[in-house]
Amino acid sequence: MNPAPEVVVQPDAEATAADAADRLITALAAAQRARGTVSVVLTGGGVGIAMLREVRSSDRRDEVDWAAVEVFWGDERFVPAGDAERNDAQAREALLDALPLDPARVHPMAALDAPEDAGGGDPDLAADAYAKVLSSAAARLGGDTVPAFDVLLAGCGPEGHVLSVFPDSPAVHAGGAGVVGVRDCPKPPPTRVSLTLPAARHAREIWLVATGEGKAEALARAHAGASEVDVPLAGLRGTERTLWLLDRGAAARLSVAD
Ligand SMILES: O=C1O[C@H](COP(=O)(O)O)[C@@H](O)[C@H](O)[C@H]1O
Repeated sequence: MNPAPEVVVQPDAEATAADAADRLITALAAAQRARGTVSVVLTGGGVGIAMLREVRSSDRRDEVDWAAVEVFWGDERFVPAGDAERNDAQAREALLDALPLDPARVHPMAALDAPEDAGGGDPDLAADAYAKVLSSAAARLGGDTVPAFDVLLAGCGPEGHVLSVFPDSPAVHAGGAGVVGVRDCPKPPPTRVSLTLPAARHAREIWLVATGEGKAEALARAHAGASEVDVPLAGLRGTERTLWLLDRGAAARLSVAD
């Protein structure tokens, strides 16, 4: 079993985003010293995007050689390219457009209006296309069909979803380390593409970043041993480290809360 979560609690959402950003710069710079090219899986969501803004404004930003960072997404809203709902559009606006990234190393999931042979029009096609992206990245970065990502960032919902894997949904029951199309998602937009939990578990480090009392119950249930079918965030554990970066509200029902 991958390691249980280490929990870090900050006073509020702003401090959580700033702490996560600082840790991300430290982790990517250290991984680059060890391995050269490194990989990060981004998340959407309020605090996930706030954290990227904090990286953008950090005076430590240039400690990372951004041209040697491979960027992936853990899930995506299946809407047209550039739509403000897309996790990649939000990430580009918050951070990526300000970095000297190598465009060939930035790997968004297909958009609804992409050509069909690139995964457009159907979330299952988009999932298949992303599985191929992951498989070819695994050959470069280490791993079999999914890379051993250096850091996978995730948010969570009040019902315990992570990525676009919702409780007792087809995505949480999907076997194997793959990518799935998600339909009838309870949180809008309803059509999405997501890594499965087994795929995410290929990451060396998984950081769950969550703020607000609305997330407290799901986090407490996961911490107390709920199944990943009931509370998907319980199934998100990295091979080397699992870190929960929370504010006081999100940690309110954990015994570790200060
Ligand atoms: O829909 C999504 O929501 C979660 C969490 O969002 P939040 O705004 O409640 O923090 C996010 O992690 C996921 O990537 C996204 O697609």
